[in-house]
Amino acid sequence: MDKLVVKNINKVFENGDGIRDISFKVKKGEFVTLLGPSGCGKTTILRAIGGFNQIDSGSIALDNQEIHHIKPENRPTSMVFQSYNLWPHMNIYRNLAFGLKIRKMKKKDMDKKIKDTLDMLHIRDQIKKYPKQLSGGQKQRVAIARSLVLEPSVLLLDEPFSALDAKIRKEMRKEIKRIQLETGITIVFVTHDQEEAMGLSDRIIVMNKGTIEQIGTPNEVYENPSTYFVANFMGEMNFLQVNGQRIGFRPEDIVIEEQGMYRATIIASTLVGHYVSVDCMIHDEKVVLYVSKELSTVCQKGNEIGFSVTNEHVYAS
Ligand SMILES: Nc1ncnc2c1ncn2[C@@H]1O[C@H](COP(=O)(O)OP(=O)(O)OP(=O)(O)O)[C@@H](O)[C@H]1O
Repeated sequence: MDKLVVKNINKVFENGDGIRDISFKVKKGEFVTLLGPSGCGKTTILRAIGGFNQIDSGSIALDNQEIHHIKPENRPTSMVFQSYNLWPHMNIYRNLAFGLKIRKMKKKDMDKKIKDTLDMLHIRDQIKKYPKQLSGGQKQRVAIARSLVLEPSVLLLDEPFSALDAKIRKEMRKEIKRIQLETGITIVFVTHDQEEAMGLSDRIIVMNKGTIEQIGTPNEVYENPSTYFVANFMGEMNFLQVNGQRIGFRPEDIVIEEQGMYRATIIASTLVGHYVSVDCMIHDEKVVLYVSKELSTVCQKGNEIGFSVTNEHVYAS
């Protein structure tokens, strides 16, 4: 079942930046990520869904109801901002209670809901603290709890872990995935980190310069990048100019064989754990090949090797 349907939305700012003709659907319980470089329009889309950006044209529907005319506070969505946006003068309990009071929830029900949500995020012991007394990771947990407590129809997460250090960031990724599996909530997530997108998402929407380049599962986007931009953006990809076409292939999608399609001269070879990363030149173009450790003697600097490509992509050059 489609939970969220974004149809042909446009939002162009006065300076000409913005998003153009954006359409995608998100199923109930799905984790969908908007991925792309800085400035490609990810946040603009998320803010449009949350109601913080008025769209110029197109429509946004949740559960078959158009929502793009509704004020953000009345939409059944909740957004977690990059900067947390916690209320500094309220303790954690009151930060979470705020939205529930507006909904006139009874005190007893509200207490239970807040405690259960803080339990889920492992921060119930922080309930009386104020935001400034919390670490970055704890603040992020409170911000997520404050959204979850409202039981939104869709949870919107804008680069929620960008301010956290690498270790906490990894922890929070696991947490958000666990929470999603536990609650079955539908999530639209924004990141420019392809590893984060690959690890968390059911589907990824790859964006570039205000438009969508490709929508697919992490595997589809990685194995079959449909445009040169996606091929270049997602993971490591070699490109060669062959007969006026641009051929792309991943360093791992090769076999070393004497009679292979390509001949290359090795310029460097580095053991990386269980495989060897081999830098080669094919005429004046550099490519990187990953080969198994057993072949390291063949793949020495200065040697000439033959190889074939097992998964090749062709793009217009
Ligand atoms: N209120 C605004 N007024 C003018 N231009 C804006 C406004 N908001 C965003 N933009 C521009 O629109 C483009 C898309 O911005 P957006 O914040 O959506 O990108 P993003 O992909 O989320 O980037 P980042 O990863 O850096 O947050 C950018 O060029 C940005 O400068």
